[in-house]
Amino acid sequence: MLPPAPATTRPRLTTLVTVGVSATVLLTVLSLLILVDHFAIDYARREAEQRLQQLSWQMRSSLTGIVRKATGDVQLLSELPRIREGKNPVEVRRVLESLQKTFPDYAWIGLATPDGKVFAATQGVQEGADVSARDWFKAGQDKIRAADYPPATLPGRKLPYNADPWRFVDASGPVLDANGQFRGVVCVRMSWGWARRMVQTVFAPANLQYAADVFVVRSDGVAILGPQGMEEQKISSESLALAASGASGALKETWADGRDYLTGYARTGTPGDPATLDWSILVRQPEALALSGARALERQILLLGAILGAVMAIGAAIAAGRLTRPLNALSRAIEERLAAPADAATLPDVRQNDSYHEVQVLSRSLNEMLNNEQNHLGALRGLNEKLESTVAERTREIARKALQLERALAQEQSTQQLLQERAAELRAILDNAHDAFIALDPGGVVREWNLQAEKLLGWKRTEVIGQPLAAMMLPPLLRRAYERDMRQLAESAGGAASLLSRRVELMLHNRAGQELPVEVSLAYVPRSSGHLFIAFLHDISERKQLFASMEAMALNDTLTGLPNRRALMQALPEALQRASRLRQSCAVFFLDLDRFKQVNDRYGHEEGDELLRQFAERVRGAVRKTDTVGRLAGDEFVVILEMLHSDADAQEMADKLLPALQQPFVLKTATVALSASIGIAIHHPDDPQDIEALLSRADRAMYRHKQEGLQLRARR
Ligand SMILES: Nc1nc2c(ncn2[C@@H]2O[C@H](COP(=O)(O)OP(=O)(O)OP(=O)(O)O)[C@@H](O)[C@H]2O)c(=O)[nH]1
Repeated sequence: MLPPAPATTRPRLTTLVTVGVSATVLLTVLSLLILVDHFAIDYARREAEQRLQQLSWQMRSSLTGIVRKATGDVQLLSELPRIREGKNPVEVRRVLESLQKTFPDYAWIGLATPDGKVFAATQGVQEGADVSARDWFKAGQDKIRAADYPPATLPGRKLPYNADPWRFVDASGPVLDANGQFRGVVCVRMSWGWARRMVQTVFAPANLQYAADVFVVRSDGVAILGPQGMEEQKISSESLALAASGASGALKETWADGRDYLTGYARTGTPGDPATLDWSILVRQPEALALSGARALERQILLLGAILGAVMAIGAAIAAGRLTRPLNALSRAIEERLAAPADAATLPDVRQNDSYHEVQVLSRSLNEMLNNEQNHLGALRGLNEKLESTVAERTREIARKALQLERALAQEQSTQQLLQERAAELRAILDNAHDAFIALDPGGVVREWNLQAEKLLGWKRTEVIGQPLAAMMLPPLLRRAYERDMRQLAESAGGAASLLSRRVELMLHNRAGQELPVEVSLAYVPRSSGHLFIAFLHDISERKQLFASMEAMALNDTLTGLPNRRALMQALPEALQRASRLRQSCAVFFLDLDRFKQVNDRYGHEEGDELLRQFAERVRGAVRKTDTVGRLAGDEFVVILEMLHSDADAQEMADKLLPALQQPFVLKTATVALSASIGIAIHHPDDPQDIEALLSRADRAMYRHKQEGLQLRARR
C-alpha cells in the first residue's frame, strides 16, 4: 500500500500548466513591449535629432545664401561701368535704387568716394556724409566683406524704423575705375527683417508642428535671432560650443530653463572668407514634445500587449484544463485507490479508457503496477509477520544470552578482582619472603623475580623478566646440566619428579660474578597459559662456611694444625688405594716423643704445647709436601710416606728425620732436647688394605725402638 500523497500541499498540474503558459506568454509580451518601446523611443529621438539637424542646416543655407547674395550684389555693382565711371550722383543713385528694388530688405545702398564721402545713395540718404570712420568703408577698401552690427552702433535715426531691433548686415567692397584706380567703396545694407521673415516662412510649419525654436547666435554668444525674450541674451550650451567650433549635428541637452531639449546645430559662413558671416544656428525642440509620438505609440503597445497577454493566458488556461483533465481524473482515481483500506475486497480501478492515448496507456500501466504492488504487499505482509515473529524470538534469545553474559561478566569481574587481590597478596608474600623466589617458563625464561631475588642475586626484577636464567647466573659447568634438566621438565613434568619438590644445593653466580651457594626448592605449576617452574632460593653461604669450619675443626689438630686422628683415618685408606693403583709401596711412621711428660712436668703444660708445635713443624718440614703428617694424640704423630721406590727408602727417611728431631727446642723458659722413637710399617701394593693392622704394626715397631732406646740409655 502506497502512502497517501499530500495532495493539499502541492499545486495541481492544471494550475502549474496554466500558470506556466500564462507566465511565459506574459513574459514574452512584456519582453517584446520593452524591446519595441526601447527601439521606438530611440528611433523617435534619432528622427527628431535628424529633423532638427536638417532644420539647422536649412537655416544655415538660407542665411549664407542671403549674405552671399548681398556680397554678390556688391561685386555686381563694383563691376558696373556706370558705377565705376559714373560722374553724376543722380545716375549712380538710379542704378543703386534699381538694385534696391530687386530685394526689399536692402535698406540702404551707397557709394563712397575714396576720401570717405557718400557720393550717391538710395533715396539720397546720407549723401555727402563722411563715412570714412565706418567699418564697412575701412574694410571695403581692399576686398568684399560682410559684417553685422549690434543695434547700438547703428545710425538708426537716419534709417527707416523697422519692427525688429536696429540690426543690419553690411556688405561692402572696393570700386575701381577703368584704369584700375580706386574709385571708392560701395555698400549694401540689409535690414534684419529678411532673417526674421525667413524664420517665419521656413520654420513656421516646424514651429507649429514641433514647437521648434531657432536661434542665430553671434560669435560672442549673443542670440541675434531667437524666440521672444531670448534675443540679445547671452546663451551658453553644449550645442553652441560645438557649433562655434564648426561642427554640425544634434544632441540632447538641458537648457538654462531646466528643461531637456533636442538641439540641432550648425555654423554659417566659410572659415577665412570675409564675404561670409560666422553665426551659430541652433534649432531646439523640447524632448518631451519630440518623443510624444513615440510615447503615444508606447501606450498603445502596452495596452495591446496587455490585452494580447490576457487573451493568451486565458487560452492557455483553457488548453491546460483540457489537456490535464484526463490526468486529473487519473490522479483522483489513484488517490481513491490509495485511500481505500488495504484489506478491501475490491480496490477501485484507475484505468481511464475514454481519455487520449497517452493517458490510457499510463493509467493501464499504473493499474497493473498497483495490482502487482497489492499482490507484492500481501506477500510482503506475510513475510513481514513471519520475520517479526522470528525477530521477536531472536530478540528474546538475545536478551536471555545477554543476561547470561551479564552474569558471566559480573562473575568474571569478581573473579578478576579476586585474582587481582590474590595476585597482590601473592606479590606481598613473595616480596616479604625470606627466600628469593623465581618463576621460569618451560623455556627457562624468567617470569617472576621477587625482592629477595633482587637482593640475593643483584639483578633487578625489570632486568631479568623475560630473560633466560641460565645465561645469567649458572656457572658454565652447570649450564649444560641445567638445560638438560629443563628439557626433561618441559617434556614431562611428572617424569622429572626427581628434581621437583626437593631441596637441591647449587652454586650460582650473582650479578657481580661472585659464587653464591644456594639451596633451591623446585616446584611445578601446571597452567593452561604455559607451565611454570617455581624455585625458592635460600642463601646457604653462612651455613657452608660454618660447615667448612666445623669440618676443618673435626679433621685438624687444633694445637699443631696437622691432620688429627680422624683425618689420618680418612687419609690412610686413600693412600693405600693410591699405592695399589700406582703399584708403589707406602710407609707409615709412628712417632712418639721420649719422656715428654717430664717437659710438662718441669716447664709447664704451655711449654709442652710449644714443644709439640715445634716438633710438628720439624716433622712437616722434613718430609715431602705430598707426604701426610698427622698427630694421633698427645706426643704421638703419624707420617704417611707415599710412592716409595723400596722399603729402604722408609728407613733412610727415618734415619734422616731422627737427628733433626733431636735438635734442641727453644722454648720460652728453657731449651729442651728430646729424642723421639719412630716405628715403621711398610705397605706393599698387594698387601691387604688393613689400616688398623698397619698402624698397629707401626705402633709396635715404635714401641720396640723406644724400649731399645731406654735399655741403651739405661746401660749408659
Ligand atoms: N703439654 C702437653 N702435654 C700432653 C698433651 N697431650 C698429652 N700430654 C702429656 O704427654 C705425656 C705423654 O705420656 P707419655 O708418653 O707416657 O710420657 P713420656 O714421658 O713421653 O713417656 P715415654 O713415651 O714412655 O717416654 C702425658 O704426661 C700427657 O699428659 C698435650 O697436648 N700437651
